[in-house]
Amino acid sequence: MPASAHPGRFGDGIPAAVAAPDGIVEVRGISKTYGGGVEALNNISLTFPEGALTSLLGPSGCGKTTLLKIIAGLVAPTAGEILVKGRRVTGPGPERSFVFQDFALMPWATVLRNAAFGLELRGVARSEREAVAERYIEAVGLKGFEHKYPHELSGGMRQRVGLARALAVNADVVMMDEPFSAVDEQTRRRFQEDLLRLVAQERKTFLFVTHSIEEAVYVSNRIVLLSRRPSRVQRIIEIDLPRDGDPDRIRRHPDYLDTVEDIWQGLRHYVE
Ligand SMILES: Nc1ncnc2c1ncn2[C@@H]1O[C@H](COP(=O)(O)OP(=O)(O)OP(=O)(O)O)[C@@H](O)[C@H]1O
Repeated sequence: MPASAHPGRFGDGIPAAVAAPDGIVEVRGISKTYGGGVEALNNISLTFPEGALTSLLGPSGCGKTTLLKIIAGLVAPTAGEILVKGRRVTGPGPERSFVFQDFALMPWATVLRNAAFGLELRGVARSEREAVAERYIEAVGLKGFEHKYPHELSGGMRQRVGLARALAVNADVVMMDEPFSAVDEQTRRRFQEDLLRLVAQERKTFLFVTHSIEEAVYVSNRIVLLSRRPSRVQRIIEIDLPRDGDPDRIRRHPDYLDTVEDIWQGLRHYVE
């Protein structure tokens, strides 16, 4: 059993409600049935702790993106409510930002303008918003590319612009929907390392959706495992790996390897 893994079995009656006293995002009894009768989520209750990175992991199509979009206020639930810092979510809000799978950049705008766009929408003066955007462009490793356009960048670089934009608005909660799915394995590993650094530096709450067990274990403080659709919370795993020092050490750490294997054993029956 990996260090700090909560005991639990897949497909059994683990309670869906998980309380954490320091939760910044509370998901209360969320269900979602799409028009046409697709039941994506069934009575999900969860608390996301402040300042941590929590990943949502589960079988393909189980509703991970749906849950993230409901928390973002982009999709309305059929039942239940979301509280962020104690306030009920009724739509998108300044305390939450979202990094989309497809980057969602404006092709006609430079990296600088794209990264500053969230602040532009909020009416922040140009010099101020560009100063903030420049800081985050540097933080995501794109210094020197401020005046390039999205089509001049690789997919990985475009993704970094999306991340810089999400960080620049200084939201408390940053949501990322499979942000690294479109890049090659080497770039992906590099991003994962950068993300760990950003999580440590920024002290924001990150909600992360991924398909990859390895990625979830590598970047997360906590993993929420969802069942097959209609999704319920099957298990919460706290990850406590030594995240300072050589990033490759994490991938060789016995707890990392045990946790990856443990999660795989639980999920494998969904794909067999
Ligand atoms: N707008 C929609 N209308 C109808 N059904 C939808 C809509 N969006 C998603 N669904 C369905 O809801 C279910 C959950 O979708 P969702 O994208 O949330 O899952 P996911 O776990 O993020 O998937 P994946 O792992 O493949 O990215 C799927 O069956 C999907 O086809």
